[in-house]
Amino acid sequence: MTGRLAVLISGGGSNLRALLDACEDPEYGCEVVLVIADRHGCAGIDHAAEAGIDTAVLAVTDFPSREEWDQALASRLTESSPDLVVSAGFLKILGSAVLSAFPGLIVNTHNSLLPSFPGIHGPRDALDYGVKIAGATLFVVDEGMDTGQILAQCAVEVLEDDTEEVLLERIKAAERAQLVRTVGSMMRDGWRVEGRRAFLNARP
Ligand SMILES: Nc1nc2c(c(=O)[nH]1)N[C@@H](CN(C=O)c1ccc(C(=O)N[C@@H](CCC(=O)O)C(=O)O)cc1)CN2
Ligand SMILES: NCC(=O)N[C@@H]1O[C@H](COP(=O)([O-])[O-])[C@@H](O)[C@H]1O
Repeated sequence: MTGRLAVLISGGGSNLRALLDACEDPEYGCEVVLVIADRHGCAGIDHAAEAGIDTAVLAVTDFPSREEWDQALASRLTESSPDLVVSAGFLKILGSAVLSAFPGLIVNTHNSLLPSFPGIHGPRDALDYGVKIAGATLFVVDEGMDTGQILAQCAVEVLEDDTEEVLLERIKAAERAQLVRTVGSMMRDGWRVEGRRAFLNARP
């Protein structure tokens, strides 16, 4: 079975591109069936469309309410029947309509070692705090913000002369590799969650 991935983005989509590149290999066992952005003008949408992948832009401001946006996002995702929804640089908190449509089937990659430095400025916050080890986390999305069960983490050294931009790119390189490795494992070999803990190479 080829794992059907729906990917949510808000920007350039380097994580999306890494998944698309991995999907070129039939042994990887996945295909990206839908890419959705929360704002117009995302380069990642253009890249996906050029690759012939179904795309959509659902901006909150295009809807009468946040709840109606959330419902429209849930409906659009459901139309594509994904096996997994991958939030990769998606800068909107998903609401109950999306979460209930895909319980335990939404993952998010975040550029910090959660639970440290949640939110949208992970590398900056890590640098400002003065940590010596930063990194990235792939976790199961829940109703909280960056609070779901952790599927994978990778460590990245913080160097003394690092700027936010340099550290961000070093983290993102490790983050992309982790995302490709872990999503592929989940689709090929399964995973399970028990309370706060998540396990790869396992089935419920
Ligand atoms: N229900 C959840 N939805 C999402 C989660 C999550 O853990 N639970 N993770 C995010 C990704 N994320 C960090 O990894 C994150 C994204 C966005 C925000 C945020 O504050 N968003 C604001 C708007 C920000 C903007 O548009 O510039 C908002 O949603 O109003 C925090 C963390 C993906 N979704
Ligand atoms: N918490 C949300 C957040 O900060 N997400 C971060 O946005 C970047 C998206 O990069 P990309 O658009 O090149 O894939 C990634 O580094 C991801 O961790």
